[in-house]
Amino acid sequence: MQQIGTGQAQTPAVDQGGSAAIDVAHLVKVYKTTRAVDDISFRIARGSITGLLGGNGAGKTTTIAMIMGLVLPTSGSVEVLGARIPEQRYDVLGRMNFESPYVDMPMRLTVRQNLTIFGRLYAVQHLRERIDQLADDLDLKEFLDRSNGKLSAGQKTRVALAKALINEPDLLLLDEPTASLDPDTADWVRQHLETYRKTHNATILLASHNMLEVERLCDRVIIMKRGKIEDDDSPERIMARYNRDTLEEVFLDVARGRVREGAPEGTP
Ligand SMILES: Nc1ncnc2c1ncn2[C@@H]1O[C@H](COP(=O)(O)OP(=O)(O)OP(=O)(O)O)[C@@H](O)[C@H]1O
Repeated sequence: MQQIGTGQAQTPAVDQGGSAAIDVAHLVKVYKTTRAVDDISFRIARGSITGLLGGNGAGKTTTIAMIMGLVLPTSGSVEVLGARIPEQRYDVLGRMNFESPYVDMPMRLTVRQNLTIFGRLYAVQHLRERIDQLADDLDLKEFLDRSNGKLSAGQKTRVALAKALINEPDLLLLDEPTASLDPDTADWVRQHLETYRKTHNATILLASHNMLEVERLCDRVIIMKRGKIEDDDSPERIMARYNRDTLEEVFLDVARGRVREGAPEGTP
């Protein structure tokens, strides 16, 4: 019988060395008595898509917030696109962006007004054209002049994605990018992200509870549990290691602390 899960991550599957898009070392965040993030380390290669998985309260959002410089680590270090975070974050903020369906944009402003404000914050050149292009790409045209408060949850998610892409970021951090989307629109958004990654050689880190999404989209999966990294590898290798056909089954194994027999010999 073999203990599944590898404890702290070994050499990341996809990072081929060189300058990483994200380099996190011994990162810790303690909120009063909660160790939300407990000594995690990983490097994410440029141009890759990585999924951050874990149950509720595993530490995904806190990790992303520290990568963005919005939450200060208790200890450890974060580097993004070669800049130390938070000290040098202003050197790279213009090359990053973030999306979360749980962070609302001003409700009374129209979609176009919201995108204009964010575009100006990022000093986007030819902003009107950029907004038109995003409206085309993400199918926002019919509600571009409607206030954000009058959109459906799925429409808001698409607008949030347009906001995240407004500055054509090199690094995109996404928290549940397809939450509230119907399966067809969710699939279409995933294709859009994949195309964006290819055309811009962008790096994407996404927290998701949608295992199929992570399986389809990600080159690499980092599984967190109680603030620690439980596993870190390509989806295929993780599924093989747990002797499972889907990431959903792996997720349940990790969440329930199951031990399985038959994992391939020599796997960590
Ligand atoms: N501002 C805060 N103050 C105190 N505790 C916090 C704070 N933010 C998060 N936590 C705690 O830190 C832990 C990790 O939370 P976090 O939001 O990072 O998890 P998560 O993996 O993103 O969860 P979910 O999937 O539910 O969004 C949880 O126990 C949470 O209650």
